[in-house]
Amino acid sequence: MAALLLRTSRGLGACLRVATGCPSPSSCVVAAWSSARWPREGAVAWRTHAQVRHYSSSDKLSIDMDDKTGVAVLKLSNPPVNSLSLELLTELAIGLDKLEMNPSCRGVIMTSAHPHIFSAGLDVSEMMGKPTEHYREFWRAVQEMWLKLYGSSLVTIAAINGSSPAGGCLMAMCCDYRLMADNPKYSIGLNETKLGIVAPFWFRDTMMGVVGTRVTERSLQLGLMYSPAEAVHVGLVDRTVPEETVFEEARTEMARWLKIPDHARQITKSMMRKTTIDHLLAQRDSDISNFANFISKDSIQKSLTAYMQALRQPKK
Ligand SMILES: CCCC/C=C\CC(=O)SCCNC(=O)CCNC(=O)[C@H](O)C(C)(C)COP(=O)(O)OP(=O)(O)OC[C@H]1O[C@@H](n2cnc3c(N)ncnc32)[C@H](O)[C@@H]1OP(=O)(O)O
Repeated sequence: MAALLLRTSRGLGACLRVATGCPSPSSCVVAAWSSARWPREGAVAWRTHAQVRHYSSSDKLSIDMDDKTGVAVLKLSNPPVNSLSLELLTELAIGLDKLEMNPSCRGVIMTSAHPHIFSAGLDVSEMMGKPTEHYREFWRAVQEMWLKLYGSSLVTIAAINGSSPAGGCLMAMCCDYRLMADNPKYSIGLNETKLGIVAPFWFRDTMMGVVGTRVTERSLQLGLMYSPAEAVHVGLVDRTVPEETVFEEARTEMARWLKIPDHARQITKSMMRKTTIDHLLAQRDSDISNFANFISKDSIQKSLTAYMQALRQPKK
C-alpha cells in the first residue's frame, strides 16, 4: 500500500499516510483511478512536442511538463498584472492537481509570462461590489489554490521575475524555494493592511514558516513591501539573481532538490506543513464566512475603492 500511495496519490496528506498508515484507503483508490483517467476529456487541450507536454484549459495559465526531467513549468499569464481572478485561481488549483497526479512529475517551477510582474495578488475587483455568494466562491478558490500549492508533494520553486505583492507573495511563500530578480524596482511582501484589509491566519502562518514570528509580525502590521535585497535579508527570498538568469537559476536549483529521494523529502515537507494545513481545513467554512462578512462591510468597500483609485493615478 505504501509504495502504491507514493506513486499515485502524492499530496502531502498522502505522504503522511505513508509514514503513519493510511487512514482512508478509499480516497487513495479514488486518487489512483482519477490519475489513470487523466487528462479528462474536454477539460484540457493537449499538444505533444517530443517529451514536453503542454496542457492548459485557459489562456491565463500555461503548464509545460517535461516527461524526461520530471519538471513542469507553470507560467502565470493574466495581463496586465497577473492578478488572481476567480478564473485564474480555479485554473491554478486544477493544474496543480493534475501535476500532483502525474506520476512522472517531480517538480514545478512557477513564474510569470510577463516581464516585471510576478503577480499583483488577488484581483481586487473580485472583492468589490459583488454579492456575498460571489465573495464566498472567490474565497473558497483562494483557499483551494493555497491548499494545492502549499500542500504539494512536488518540489516547488518560485522564479520571481517581477513584483509580487500580497497574494503574489503568498504563492511564492508556498513554494519550497524562492529566487528573485535582483532589480531594485521590484518588491515583494504582504501589504494587506495598506488596503485596509487583514491577511487571514493561514497567510500569517505561511509567512511565519518562512521568516519567523518577529519579521512576520512587523511585516504584517506595517504591510511592508521589500526590495529583492531586503527580502533576502529577512529570509523572505532565498537568493537574488541577475534578472535574465532567473529561470535558468531556478532550473539549476531544481536539479539540486531532485537529487534527494522523493519519499524522504516529501515526508519531511509534510511534517513541516501539516499543522498549518490542518488548521485551515478545520476552519475552512468559518474562514469563508469571516471573509465574506468582512469584505462586505461598507467601510472595507470604501477602503478598497480608495486604494484602487489611488492605484489608477499617474505614477510620479
Ligand atoms: C480580508 C482579505 C484578506 C486578504 C486579501 C488580499 C490579498 C491580496 O492579494 S489583495 C491585492 C493586493 N495587491 C496589491 O496591492 C497590488 C496592487 N498593484 C500594484 O502595486 C501595481 O499594480 C503593480 C506593482 C502590481 C504593477 O504596477 P504597474 O506595472 O505600474 O501597473 P499599474 O499599477 O498601472 O496597474 C495596471 C492595471 O492593473 C490594475 N491592478 C493592479 N493590481 C491589481 C489587483 N491586485 N487587482 C485588480 N487590478 C489590479 C490597476 O488598477 C491598473 O488598472 P487600469 O488603471 O484599469 O489599467
